[in-house]
Amino acid sequence: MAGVDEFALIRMLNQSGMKGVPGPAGSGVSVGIGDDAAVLRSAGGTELVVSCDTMVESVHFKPETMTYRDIGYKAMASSLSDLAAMGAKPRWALVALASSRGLSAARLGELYDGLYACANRYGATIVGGDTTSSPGGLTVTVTVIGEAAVGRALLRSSAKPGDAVFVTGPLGASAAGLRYLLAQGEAAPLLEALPDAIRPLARAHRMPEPRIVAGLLLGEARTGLCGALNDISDGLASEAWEIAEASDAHIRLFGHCIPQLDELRAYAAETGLDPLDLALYGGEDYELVGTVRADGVDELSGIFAQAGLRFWVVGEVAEASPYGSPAGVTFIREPGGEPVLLGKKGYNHFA
Ligand SMILES: Nc1ncnc2c1ncn2[C@@H]1O[C@H](COP(=O)(O)OP(=O)(O)OP(=O)(O)O)[C@@H](O)[C@H]1O
Ligand SMILES: Cc1ncc(C[n+]2csc(CCOP(=O)(O)O)c2C)c(N)n1
Ligand SMILES: [Mg+2]
Ligand SMILES: [Mg+2]
Ligand SMILES: [Mg+2]
Repeated sequence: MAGVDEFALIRMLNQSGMKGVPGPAGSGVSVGIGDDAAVLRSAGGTELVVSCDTMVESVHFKPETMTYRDIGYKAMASSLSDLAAMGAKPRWALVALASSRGLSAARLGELYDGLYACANRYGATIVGGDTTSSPGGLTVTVTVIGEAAVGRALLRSSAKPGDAVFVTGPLGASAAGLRYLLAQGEAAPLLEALPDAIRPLARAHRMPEPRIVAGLLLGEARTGLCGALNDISDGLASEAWEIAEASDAHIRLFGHCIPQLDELRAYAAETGLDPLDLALYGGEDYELVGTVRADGVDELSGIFAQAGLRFWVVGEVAEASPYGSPAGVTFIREPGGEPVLLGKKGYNHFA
């Protein structure tokens, strides 16, 4: 690292300094960054909800697709998205960084700007991490810790026959943004410099927003209103299969109900891509997919509307599978169309 050693770097990157002191009131931090570990206070009546996700250079990002600020923002957002998918409230985060020696402190500063922007936006305090050198590219792992009322975390395994299946936002835009940016083959320009028709696609890829408020509303709604919940990192097909298998249920998805941005439809038409393919198999949308009791759809719409949010019903949990085995996902492209067994595919690191 040109001009800065490991310890100076940690000091530079961390807003709270290196004193291991308590965090601001309400942050629950008894000992923050600067000691051997953080010491945290959780609220009474809650359970801790913990998850981590990793972003690896060349796998999750390239210079053509993301700025360093984007990498930081998305690393935090994709980890927080798993808390949203549990209906949990974000509290704390830890950041593990493996950086090639050639990467400047300024670039890592940009990465941290993105990490802090996202963490601050969703109420997570960064309380520690780890910093190492890497012989290859950059790797960022964000561990997040949230809270949910005891017994109220939302699971993949709670879908029931008769439930409606919903998503919290348009799908496929991130995959389209990725394709556009890779095809340009230049260092990722700032979002503002991109054509209007492309900016929402690139933003969806580079700065996804974890659906924290939606997850909290679902977690706090009356018991049983929300069934299963998952977030969409690997594509709707893969996440719906995860719910179906965990719940031992059969899900039917309706292609024409899947929300998609106009900009995605236009980009797909221009490039010969199938926008539904991008929604089903592209991934990195970080919207939520879940199930709601069929007689609770209006109630949930009201709860969402009060928070300025909405959701889209994209399917149902069937009473019985047409394929014998109960767990699975079928897909109907158009109203009245033939149901087909949906491929259990999406982004898979080792396929
Ligand atoms: N190397 C590992 N060791 C132990 N548990 C793991 C490991 N990798 C994943 N898991 C666990 O497996 C489960 C599924 O993890 P997975 O990463 O597939 O889910 P996800 O984070 O929602 O998806 P994605 O990583 O695609 O965003 C989680 O409970 C996770 O903690
Ligand atoms: C340069 C580049 N090539 C391909 C992709 C696509 N991609 C990578 S990981 C992933 C799934 C989510 O990750 P994980 O399962 O690890 O949470 C997807 C869709 C990308 N983002 N950048
Ligand atoms: Mg994961
Ligand atoms: Mg997930
Ligand atoms: Mg994955």
